[in-house]
Amino acid sequence: MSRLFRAVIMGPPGSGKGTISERIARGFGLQHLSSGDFLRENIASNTEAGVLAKTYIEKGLLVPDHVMTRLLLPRLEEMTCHSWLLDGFPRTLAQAEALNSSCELDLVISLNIPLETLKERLSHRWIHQASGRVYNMCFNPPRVQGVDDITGEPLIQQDDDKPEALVARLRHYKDVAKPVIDVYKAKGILHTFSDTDTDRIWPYISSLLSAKIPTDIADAQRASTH
Ligand SMILES: Nc1ncnc2c1ncn2[C@@H]1O[C@H](COP(=O)(O)OP(=O)(O)OP(=O)(O)O)[C@@H](O)[C@H]1O
Ligand SMILES: Nc1nc2c(ncn2[C@@H]2O[C@H](COP(=O)(O)O)[C@@H](O)[C@H]2O)c(=O)[nH]1
Repeated sequence: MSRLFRAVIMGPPGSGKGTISERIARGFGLQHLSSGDFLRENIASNTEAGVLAKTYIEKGLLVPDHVMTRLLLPRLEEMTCHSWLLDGFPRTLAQAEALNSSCELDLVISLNIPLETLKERLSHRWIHQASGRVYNMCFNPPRVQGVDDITGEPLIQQDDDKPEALVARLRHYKDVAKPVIDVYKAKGILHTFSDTDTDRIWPYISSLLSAKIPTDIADAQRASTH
């Protein structure tokens, strides 16, 4: 069995994490594991962790580290046959230390996007809450305004995507993400990308992954996803 490739993508709200994660999953066959999607699944299934997580998410707070690690690490340890890209975890140093004690990462992508760009993007972000599918009226609009392409259900805008909430979210992101970024920089696996346009960043990320993901792993992943 070929070795697995394990990567993480980090970035502030609206940085394009979800957008780029989907392109990486499609282009390189990595399993896209979104902590937000995983939490939404647990909330929808009314699990004990989901009920607890919901009380934090509704207040715009991060879910406690021990809840996140207890939820995610067993899921990652089960993935012995598929390379993956983790999106939205780790967000704190405690989460990074728990992840690092559980598995070795090959690469961390960090998106460093200007505040004004984040504000602009989030002001046009619409979400299908049940699936986590993300749209943007300027960048990737739904086929029919206001409804999800797959289910036809209404789209919503998150309260904490509003400009007045973003500055606080961004400050908190920078505070908790900096020690995580420092850990991966020290490990020599951090790659940072800065631009105002995801389509301009994507070719560089794609080239990096083409260089970093061994051909046998990429071929095996693509074969297993088709
Ligand atoms: N690793 C994590 N640790 C703690 N809380 C988390 C984590 N991942 C997600 N959450 C909680 O779940 C919520 C939804 O996560 P999700 O990534 O979908 O949204 P988000 O962080 O607002 O995304 P974006 O960065 O695109 O705005 C977060 O706002 C946060 O409250
Ligand atoms: N106008 C642009 N919007 C973009 C770009 N890349 C992503 N997006 C949209 O912004 C939000 C945040 O992205 P996410 O992947 O972090 O959720 C979302 O609505 C995307 O559709 C871009 O280059 N220009």
